[in-house]
Amino acid sequence: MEVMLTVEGLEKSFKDKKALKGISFDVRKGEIMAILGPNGAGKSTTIRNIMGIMYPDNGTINFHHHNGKEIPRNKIGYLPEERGLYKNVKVMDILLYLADLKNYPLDKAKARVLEYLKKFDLEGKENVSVEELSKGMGQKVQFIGAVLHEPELLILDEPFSGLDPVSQEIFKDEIRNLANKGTAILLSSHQMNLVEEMCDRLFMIQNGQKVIYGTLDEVKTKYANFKCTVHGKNDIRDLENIPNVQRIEQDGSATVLHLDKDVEPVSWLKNLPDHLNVQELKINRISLHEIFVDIATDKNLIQEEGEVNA
Ligand SMILES: Nc1ncnc2c1ncn2[C@@H]1O[C@H](COP(=O)(O)OP(=O)(O)OP(=O)(O)O)[C@@H](O)[C@H]1O
Repeated sequence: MEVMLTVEGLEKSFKDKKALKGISFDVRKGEIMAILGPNGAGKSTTIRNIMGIMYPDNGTINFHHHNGKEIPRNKIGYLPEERGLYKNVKVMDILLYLADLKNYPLDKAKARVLEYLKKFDLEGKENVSVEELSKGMGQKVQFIGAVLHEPELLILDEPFSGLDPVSQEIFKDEIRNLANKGTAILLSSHQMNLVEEMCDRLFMIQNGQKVIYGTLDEVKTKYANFKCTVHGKNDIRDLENIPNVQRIEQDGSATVLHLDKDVEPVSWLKNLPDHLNVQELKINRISLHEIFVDIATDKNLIQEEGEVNA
């Protein structure tokens, strides 16, 4: 896949706080790439550097064979984390204004606004003033503003926050649709289930540094060990000596045994004690959400495994 955006060795400090400590990744045509990390990890700082809202202390950003200030930002669409549109302006007017800023033809923009309003359940709202819209409606309008000019790279910072489940589905469909048409998408989100559903690759940062970078499949194979959940009244001491168990969590009558990497679940099951009280038993791989929590809370994954490198 053709590389659209390359970020190389990005460093950024705020006074004596080093927010980015050498961030490198790329985003390719037609893919959805997630940028993940706990609060304060450096996601928005990375995005703001790409957008030229601030400039890095060190490192390069390359888009369309252009660097830094030369980057043609009219080929980029951006939904910032901070939402906000001019309040006293009609929906159509603000969207045409945004399209004009990107040098996009206004007749084409007008037709696309009407198309998008229909797609986003906002048909007939083109002459409504922005201040009359609900928060979610405003977010949809801002999303339209980010994609109206047919950008080749679309950067979405927390696009799903504050949306109801129906609106989330609409956004998901449209983001997938844009990727299928070739748009390179960089998406920051804390909703791991959506990331897991949608993204091709992911880049996870913590304290301004890369901790994971790879395809969803690579990350899952490397980090998503099996876990065995047993429902039934059991004494944790009976389970402590079972081989290949990394750690045990107990919550009421549910016991979760986190297994070592590369454990073959069928043969491992034979190690369970005969007297185990089993009302229900499930074996599955841990989710991206659990991988994220393990990393963010400094559990054992990263220290043991190092990194996945794409
Ligand atoms: N303008 C600024 N001045 C000083 N420090 C800043 C500034 N912007 C960000 N930081 C610091 O840089 C670090 C990274 O912040 P950033 O906003 O990039 O994190 P984030 O991963 O986007 O977090 P969140 O998920 O909470 O939005 C944090 O420690 C933050 O306090």
